[in-house]
Amino acid sequence: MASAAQCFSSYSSSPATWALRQRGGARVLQLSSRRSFCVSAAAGGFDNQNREYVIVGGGNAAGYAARTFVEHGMADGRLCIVSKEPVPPYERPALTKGYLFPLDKKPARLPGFHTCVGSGGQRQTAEWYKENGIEVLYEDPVVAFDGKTQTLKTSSGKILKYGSLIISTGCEASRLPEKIGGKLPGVHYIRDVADADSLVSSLGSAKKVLVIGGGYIGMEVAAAACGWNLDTTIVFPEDHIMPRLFTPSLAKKYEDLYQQNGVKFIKGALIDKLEAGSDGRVSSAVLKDGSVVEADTVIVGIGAKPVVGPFEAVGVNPEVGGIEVDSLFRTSVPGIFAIGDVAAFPLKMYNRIARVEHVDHARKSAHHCVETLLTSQTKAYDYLPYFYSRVFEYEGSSRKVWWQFYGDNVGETVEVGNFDPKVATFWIDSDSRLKGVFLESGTSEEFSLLPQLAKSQPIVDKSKLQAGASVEDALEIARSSLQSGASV
Ligand SMILES: Cc1cc2nc3c(=O)[nH]c(=O)nc-3n(C[C@H](O)[C@H](O)[C@H](O)COP(=O)(O)OP(=O)(O)OC[C@H]3O[C@@H](n4cnc5c(N)ncnc54)[C@H](O)[C@@H]3O)c2cc1C
Ligand SMILES: NC(=O)c1ccc[n+]([C@@H]2O[C@H](COP(=O)([O-])OP(=O)(O)OC[C@H]3O[C@@H](n4cnc5c(N)ncnc54)[C@H](O)[C@@H]3O)[C@@H](O)[C@H]2O)c1
Ligand SMILES: O=C1O[C@H]([C@@H](O)CO)C(O)=C1O
Repeated sequence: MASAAQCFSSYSSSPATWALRQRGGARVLQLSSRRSFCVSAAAGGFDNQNREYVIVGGGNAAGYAARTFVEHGMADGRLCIVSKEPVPPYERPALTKGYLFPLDKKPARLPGFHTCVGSGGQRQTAEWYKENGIEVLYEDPVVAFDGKTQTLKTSSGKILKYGSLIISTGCEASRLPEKIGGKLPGVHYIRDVADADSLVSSLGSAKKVLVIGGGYIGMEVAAAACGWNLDTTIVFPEDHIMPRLFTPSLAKKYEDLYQQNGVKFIKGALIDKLEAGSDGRVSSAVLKDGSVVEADTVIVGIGAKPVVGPFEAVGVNPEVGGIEVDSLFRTSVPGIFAIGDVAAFPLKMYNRIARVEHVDHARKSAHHCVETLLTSQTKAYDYLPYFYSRVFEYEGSSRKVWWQFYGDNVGETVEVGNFDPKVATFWIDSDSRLKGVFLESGTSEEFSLLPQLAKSQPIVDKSKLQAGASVEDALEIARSSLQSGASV
């Protein structure tokens, strides 16, 4: 009888066979893996080492990938997820939204927001993984990888041999150096539930909160701190919040709202050091200009870095970081894929390599990759960038805000609306093509127009858009330019 080990040695065939499989496309891969599964099943199931499909990372993308494996009937006894976290995949966006609601305002908690509820799908609890025959190794991160022998080593010392491997290790929060106080008690970073729990426990007794960074985390956490009625200051090096996406004029509208909620802004400033009080906990931040901001709770949101270790040998993109993949999420190593935040992929519609650190891409890349792996699909991933946020959502807030952006924020901008409550920004290139569109407080019908616009890139008349007195008018003008047919 063939042993499971033999099964995998026949699977890890010569580079020439692999190349043939790659050329022949995904179906060949699928057949090979099915064969290897049958042999190992005949040998009495997987032994302690061999796994047919292994996903490393148990985050957002992994949860959606697992769902696609199940949809194809290819999970049961074949799929293993190796996770650093103690819980099954969840919708990470909740951590700086519902999770940070004040304790008396029904904050979100697990198991409420396991994937795939964020996109209206099933809530995949630990039982769901068990029922579907998916092995999940919790709190046991992969620490070493050997592509030649197709093995992974976990921190507890497990050796896992894989048939196909999906890397979905996501990002980690960038940190302030320890020598300037980046690790002091009371200094928080937010990437996972443990981080959010630690922040919630600090907020419970906080008086003065300092948020460092004016990006997504900064905006969402500063708004959350308002919900706890805390004295909140936000500091960042740029001239306005959300510099990666917002125009100065758009940013001003949001900054005004934060100020009305009592948030103080310190712009154009960098942190020199964080200092501890006599109890060892952070007590203040010293800025580069020498000024001092008192704070007992500091939240650092200064960006994120793709987690490529221990997979560097698979191929890291030098420009955008992350594991480089093709339009089917295949890395340069046959049988190894990368998805989600960590994947540097061809952003087809803009003809560039990109990493996208947002949940919509995590979900869609996971689905596309697994479809490629399990079916004969060879359709290139053609992603339309989509970002969103929601803040001041807690019950009792004087004004909830929610926005969506689709496309590319390049070219000139036209802004319409006064934030009462709507505002829209259109990005238009030198050929008058609409490249990107932002909308605050839209209806679901209005929001559903945005991807159509950003995808088709219709030619629009800037002066007409501007003349449209209301957001509704401007959207209607953009919609009619879609129908006029001058789109890409
Ligand atoms: C607080 C927060 C709020 C966000 N809000 C939004 C939002 O509102 N909208 C939006 O579009 N996007 C949002 N994002 C971004 C979105 O959550 C990410 O794009 C998405 O989670 C990416 O999915 P992923 O699976 O690639 O990575 P992750 O979800 O980060 O999952 C990666 C997983 O891999 C694990 N891991 C890492 N290394 C190893 C290893 N060696 N072995 C095993 N496991 C490992 C990690 O612990 C983690 O569990 C938010 C992100 C954060 C942090
Ligand atoms: N709604 C969403 O899509 C959402 C929400 C939360 C988090 N996220 C994701 O989580 C990750 C982390 O978010 P983030 O807000 O930390 O990153 P970000 O890139 O959005 O913002 C980083 C901000 O940090 C500031 N900054 C950079 N270096 C600094 C320094 N040395 N000192 C002080 N400030 C500095 C800048 O103001 C910059 O805007 C990203 O991948 C992001 O996409 C997304
Ligand atoms: O995509 C998301 O998922 C979570 C939540 O909806 C899950 O319940 C959240 O806050 C998002 O923005």
